[in-house]
Order: sequence, then C-alpha cells, then structure tokens
Amino acid sequence: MSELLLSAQHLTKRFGGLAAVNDVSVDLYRDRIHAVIGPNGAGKSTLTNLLSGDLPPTAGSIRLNGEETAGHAPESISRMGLGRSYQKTNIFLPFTVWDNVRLAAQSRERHSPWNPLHWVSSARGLTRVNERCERAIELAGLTQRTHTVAATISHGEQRQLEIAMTLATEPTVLLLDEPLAGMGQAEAESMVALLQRLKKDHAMMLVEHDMDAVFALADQLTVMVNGQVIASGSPVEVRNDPLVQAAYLGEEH
Ligand SMILES: Nc1ncnc2c1ncn2[C@@H]1O[C@H](COP(=O)(O)OP(=O)(O)OP(=O)(O)O)[C@@H](O)[C@H]1O
Repeated sequence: MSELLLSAQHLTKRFGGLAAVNDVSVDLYRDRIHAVIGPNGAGKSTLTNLLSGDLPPTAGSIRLNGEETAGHAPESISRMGLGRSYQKTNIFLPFTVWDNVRLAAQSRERHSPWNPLHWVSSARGLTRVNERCERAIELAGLTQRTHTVAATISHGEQRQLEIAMTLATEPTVLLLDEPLAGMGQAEAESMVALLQRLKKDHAMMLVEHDMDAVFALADQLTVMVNGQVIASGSPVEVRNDPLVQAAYLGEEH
C-alpha cells in the first residue's frame, strides 16, 4: 500500500447558507493521482482552497504528513510539504524561467521574503536554493528554456513553469488546478507525460475538466456535485456508475 500523505476528513465549507463543500473526505497517497471532477460550481476549487489553507474549513480535519493543518496560513502549509498550482497564472511574465522558479523557491525559506538579506548572506542556503531550482526546472522539462523570458514561451510551457515553481518548494503533496486548461493536443499530451513522471515522488490531487486526461492519469476519482461526493473509486468504477453518468459524464464516457 502506498504511503498516506494527506488525509482530509469530513470537510465542510459554508458560504452563508450555501454548503460549497459538504462533508467531503479525500485521502492522497504517494505515487497515486486522485482526480476530483464535477460540473461547474461543484465545489472543486473550494475543496482545493481548503486543503491549501487559502480558506479555513467550517468543519472537518486535514492532516498533512501526520500534522493537522487547520488554522495554519498557506505559507506555513507550503512549508509543511503542500504545493499548489493555481488556475490563474502566478508567473511574472517579464522575468526569465529561472527567476520565476527562484522566487518561488525562495518563498520556502523561513527567513524570506521578509528578510531577503538573511537568505542572500548564507552561501550554503544559496547553493541549496539554486540546486532546488535546477531540479525543479529539469523535472518540469524546461531546462532548454531556463534563461528565456516567461512572456515569450508557449502557453503549454507557461503551465510547465507553474509546475516548476510549485516543485521548487519541494512539496510531497501536489494540488493541481486544471493544469491542461487552454492546451492544444500536443501540449496536453506532454503535460500528461509530465504528471505521470511526477507521480513517482508525490501524492497528487488533480482538478481537471479534460476527461481524456483524467481517465488516462487517475488512479482514484472523486465526483462532486453541489458540494457533495456522489461517487468515489477507481476510474472503471466511476465510469460505470449510473449516478455519475446521469449527473456529469453524459453518454460520452
Ligand atoms: N468566496 C465565495 N463566496 C460565496 N460563494 C462562493 C465562494 N466561492 C465559491 N462559492 C460558491 O461555491 C460553489 C462552489 O464553487 P467552486 O468554485 O468551488 O466550484 P468548482 O467546482 O470549482 O467550479 P468550476 O469548475 O467552475 O471552477 C459555487 O456555487 C460558488 O458560487
């Protein structure tokens, strides 16, 4: 059995009278991709925001590498091992790939960004951060683009850059929000290959609308509708679930 890295139990998030996430439990294991799917407004982004600490839950618990994360700020949860890529790009377009990744890596250091001089003054810290950046760029398949300005790389490469920026914080758990959004077929295929490579060392939760990619990648699927889980299981179990077919997948899958 793979190692359990993140366990979210009975999570609920209410916005006034609306339960955007209603009693949802998700376990993420190393070397497994857990996809969360559902129609618009199902609560997928809210669930991601709860796991990353961007929103506090109304109820429920989240344990990351054995530690409760409720009440921690997103930066602290990031230092505990959670990496998140956002649907909307976080990239500084005028900066090079290297500078973007380096800024992200720096955010993991305890004394940054509030005291950058402390970070710069430590030669060992500098080497460590640089090595981490090189590794992240290589893992994301962007070595050839290291010194290219982010504004001039393709849309697909920008999504790879977001992943490199996330990897630079050395997460054990990765939350990926629509990494294939807006991609053509070739770009999507190379992103699928990248996610498959990353699986080996990480537990991953993937929120994605591209069903071909989801069914190619996921070991486990959770289907949400109106804040609730209507099905959870292997891709085959979920594909054959009549409730899922009626509520979400239609006749296509
Ligand atoms: N900050 C907020 N305040 C009030 N309601 C919110 C807030 N954030 C989300 N909601 C509501 O919660 C519900 C779930 O939204 P959420 O964005 O999590 O869905 P989603 O599954 O990610 O949708 P999409 O696929 O369109 O991104 C929606 O009804 C949305 O309007």
